[in-house]
Amino acid sequence: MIELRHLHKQYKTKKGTVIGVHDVNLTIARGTIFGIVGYSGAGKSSVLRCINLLERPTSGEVIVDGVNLTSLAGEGLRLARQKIGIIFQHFHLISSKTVFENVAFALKAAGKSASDFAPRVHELLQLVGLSDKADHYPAQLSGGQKQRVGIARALANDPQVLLCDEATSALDPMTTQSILSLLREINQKLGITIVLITHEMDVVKELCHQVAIMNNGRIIEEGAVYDIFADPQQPLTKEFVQNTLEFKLPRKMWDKRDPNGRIVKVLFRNEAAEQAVIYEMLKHVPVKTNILHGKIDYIGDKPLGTFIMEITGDSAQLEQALQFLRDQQCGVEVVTDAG
Ligand SMILES: Nc1ncnc2c1ncn2[C@@H]1O[C@H](COP(=O)(O)OP(=O)(O)OP(=O)(O)O)[C@@H](O)[C@H]1O
Repeated sequence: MIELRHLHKQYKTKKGTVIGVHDVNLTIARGTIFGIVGYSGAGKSSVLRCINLLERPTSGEVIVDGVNLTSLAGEGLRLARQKIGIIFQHFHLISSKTVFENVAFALKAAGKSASDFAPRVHELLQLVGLSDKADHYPAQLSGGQKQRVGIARALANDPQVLLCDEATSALDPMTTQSILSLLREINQKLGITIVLITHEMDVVKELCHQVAIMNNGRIIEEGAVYDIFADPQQPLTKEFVQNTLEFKLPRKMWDKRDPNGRIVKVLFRNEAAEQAVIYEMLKHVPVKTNILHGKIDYIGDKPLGTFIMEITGDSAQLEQALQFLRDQQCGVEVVTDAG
């Protein structure tokens, strides 16, 4: 388990003091894949780097599996850090060393004897799917392959925690998917807790169990990924979620709307996403519906349906229809512009 208690990080610059992290409190359960999301400058990297004390917090505590890292220094801190692997957006491989040597480097740095290297390195390369690239140099690898080397290196010393600093931001969508799959496999197979920072809600949707949204050095909202997508509370969280789920109604469709109708965006959450809610509504309320757009996202393995439909009827019937949907725990938003 990772606990951040009243974490505060400030930087001294020529222009004065900059606050990177402000009183962040987080508990990350063992084995979780935890995402931290925010725009540039929100403080994500600062939090991540405080977890392994790459940055020492100005105040507050970082506790990993019961060990208060902030109270450690020297050899004690070095040993504790070995249990926290990290991968980076731009991989940070040593260009003059082969894939094998890059991974072996982490073992050497941890004081392992050279005779232990080879089997362990080959085991790691097999895990990340690079057994045939041991003698290649980083320049001979694709971005995805470089990140796989980064992952093998980060796992070399059997960490309990893997930190991912925008690990897929430099990769194309297909390669991103394959790296996310590998991270999921590592989490499931090895039980490693993964903390990742990203500005892409798609990555969170695809991989994470829990998520925290950061703004101006603070966590403004956190929770299970499904709940955050299904019912975001803060305006910034809504913005992040909408960027992923949003469908913009084409102007032409908006212009053709029925004057006696309402265009409504309905979010079908949990059980509602699997039931015939619209059919039931039409049985209860004499309105007409015309579906303009619909899709179901799977978050984890739970469905979240987003539908845009035109509901037509008199104003009492419309109210009744919307209330029926709300009673089914659907999110209901009357669309007032094509956007
Ligand atoms: N070494 C540093 N020196 C001075 N200020 C810093 C330093 N590192 C971060 N900051 C400042 O702290 C704040 C948070 O930065 P941080 O890099 O943690 O945010 P971020 O959300 O990770 O952004 P990005 O996605 O752009 O990396 C910003 O205002 C940034 O300018």
